[in-house]
Amino acid sequence: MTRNLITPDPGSGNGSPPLLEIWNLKVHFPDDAGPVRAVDSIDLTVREKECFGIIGESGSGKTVLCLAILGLLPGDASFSGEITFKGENLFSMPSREIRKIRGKEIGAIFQNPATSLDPVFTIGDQLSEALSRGEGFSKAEVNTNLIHLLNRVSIQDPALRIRQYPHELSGGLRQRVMIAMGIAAEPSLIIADEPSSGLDLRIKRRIISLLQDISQNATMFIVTHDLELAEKLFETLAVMYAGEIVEISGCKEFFKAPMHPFSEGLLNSLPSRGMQPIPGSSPSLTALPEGCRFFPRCRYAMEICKNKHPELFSLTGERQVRCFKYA
Ligand SMILES: Nc1ncnc2c1ncn2[C@@H]1O[C@H](COP(=O)(O)OP(=O)(O)OP(=O)(O)O)[C@@H](O)[C@H]1O
Ligand code: NI
Repeated sequence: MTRNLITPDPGSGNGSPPLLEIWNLKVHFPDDAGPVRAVDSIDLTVREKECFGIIGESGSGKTVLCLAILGLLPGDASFSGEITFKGENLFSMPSREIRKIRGKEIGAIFQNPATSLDPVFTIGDQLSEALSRGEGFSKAEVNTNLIHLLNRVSIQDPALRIRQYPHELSGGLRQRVMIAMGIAAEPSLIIADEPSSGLDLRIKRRIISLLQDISQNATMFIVTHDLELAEKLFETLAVMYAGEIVEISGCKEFFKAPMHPFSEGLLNSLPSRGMQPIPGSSPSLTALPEGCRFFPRCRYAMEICKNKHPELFSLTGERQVRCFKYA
């Protein structure tokens, strides 16, 4: 698809140039029942210094989207479209180049520290590696940077911590080490997938304030189930449902008045807003309905929704909603 056919700039409109742009991204996995359409025709723009966030139900394609940006899709995934970072198409770069960009220019904070930290190396070794990536730092410089980095993520007693192995740390500390890994090389873009999952409330709040602090100087792309984190941190918010974006909005406007029926359902399922779960479940990604993917669960469903797939309709204030209510 040519670029000028795509609705431009679903970003926050903060006036900064785009850092990351995604054009008609599709990621499919093979399956006996047919291709699993994990990410389906996604377009989005993340601007410099913006905090862009994605929310959505489990299995809606959020992690696959992050992996695509990081060039870490599994070998059996087939993908098409374009992902440009600083104007360069990541999909047409040799894998050597992508590896260079990842870690140095694009940092990652993953969902599960248990699988992302290497159990056989100390925290100090792993962070030093992340710090010195591609740079010719001396050992003394790396050590100074290491202490500075641990201070930044509020890890007390750094001299002790750097000698420890991941299993010796509490969940909250490990999560802060993960964040330290992601920001070590001072990347201009940080991708974080569920940075606050599995933590108790007190630790979670500390992680949120740490991420707020980091977002002052970096562009963030964050995936979460945690609507408290979303509300506190995001500037622009996109909602995913069954592989596609169903709403893009400024974060404040979104929490004031969600527009897509699925978004409304998500917010109504919060304890503070009545705790009403959305009935039913999302469709199988191998057998997606012809019309609106949310149609079977939607309290506003109309005749047209059954057979016609809604596009993302642009509304005022750069808001976009994939629903015929707003056509
Ligand atoms: N390697 C794979 N092979 C086949 N299918 C996959 C693979 N990875 C992901 N999928 C499928 O792609 C879809 C999207 O998965 P993804 O992990 O992106 O969801 P998610 O939105 O991150 O969910 P969660 O909120 O639970 O983390 C799911 O149906 C999943 O089963
Ligand atoms: Ni996920």
